[in-house]
Amino acid sequence: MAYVPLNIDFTDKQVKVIGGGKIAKRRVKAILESDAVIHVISPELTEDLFQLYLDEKIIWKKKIFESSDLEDADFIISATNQQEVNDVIKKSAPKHSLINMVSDAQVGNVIFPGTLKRGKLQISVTSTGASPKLVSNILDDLEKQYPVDYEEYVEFLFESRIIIKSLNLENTEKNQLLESILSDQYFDKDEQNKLTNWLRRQPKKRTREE
Ligand SMILES: C[C@@]1(CC(=O)O)C2=NC(=C\c3[nH]c(c(CCC(=O)O)c3CC(=O)O)Cc3[nH]c(c(CC(=O)O)c3CCC(=O)O)/C=C3\N/C(=C\2)[C@@H](CCC(=O)O)[C@]3(C)CC(=O)O)/[C@H]1CCC(=O)O
Ligand SMILES: NC(=O)c1ccc[n+]([C@@H]2O[C@H](COP(=O)([O-])OP(=O)(O)OC[C@H]3O[C@@H](n4cnc5c(N)ncnc54)[C@H](O)[C@@H]3O)[C@@H](O)[C@H]2O)c1
Repeated sequence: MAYVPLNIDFTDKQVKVIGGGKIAKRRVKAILESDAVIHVISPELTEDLFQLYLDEKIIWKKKIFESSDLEDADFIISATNQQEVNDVIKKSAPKHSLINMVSDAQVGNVIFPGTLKRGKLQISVTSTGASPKLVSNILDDLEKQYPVDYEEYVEFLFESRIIIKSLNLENTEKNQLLESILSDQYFDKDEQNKLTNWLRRQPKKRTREE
């Protein structure tokens, strides 16, 4: 089986998480970053999940899993600690559905990668289930390579790109500018400000109404 990496916005999607333990908590926290409707089906919840329930961030169905729980699901996460239950979840899932099996990459059709986040920059790593520990080690290395202040730098790149796209320049010149802002000198906040101020003073491309 081949897996295609994608970045998904879950807003308004119906997500059904079966199990309320440690791994379910990790998946819920990841998905909560977009505005999904998250149902957790489990007789018990970890403390963090229970707090999310009290804060009305998730819907808790306090019960053991039944096939009917998967009705209307856009995305299913099978996160119980009972292999037989995970097997039933897999069998009950509608054929078209997306399903993440936390206990076995090859059984589901969605795998969660490990992700390093630096604002708009997200680096996701997967071993397709071969070695989650290797993924952890690679993320540790990436953390050193892309320190926390990368978030600001990526924000600078984002804002500069918007201005550059609006300038009255040929595409080749725009590409040259987009390349030049990747220079190490722009890790420095003063240099960033100097450049964005200069970019803001450049002539804009004309719109049709002008
Ligand atoms: C990347 C990360 C993201 C996350 O979970 O958020 C992640 N596992 C992480 C860590 C980790 N997991 C485990 C260990 C202990 C060492 C070991 O067992 O090797 C460690 C290491 C540690 O903790 O350092 C145990 C484990 N994991 C899985 C199984 C079942 C199996 O064997 O397949 C077992 C055995 C369970 C048991 O024995 O009961 C399965 C999966 N783990 C996945 C993701 C998916 C495949 C990802 C890929 O290969 O790319 C998949 C298929 C689940 C899925 O897709 O949902 C996260 C690192 C995040 C970070 O460091 O920031
Ligand atoms: N992806 C990973 O990184 C990773 C890491 C460790 C373990 N795992 C796998 O994930 C599984 C879950 O691990 P965990 O640490 O979250 O376990 P856990 O024991 O913390 O949680 C299991 C949850 O499943 C619920 N549950 C059990 N039977 C149920 C049923 N019939 N219906 C509904 N809910 C039910 C329990 O109430 C509990 O809330 C493990 O069995 C293991 O295979 C994956």
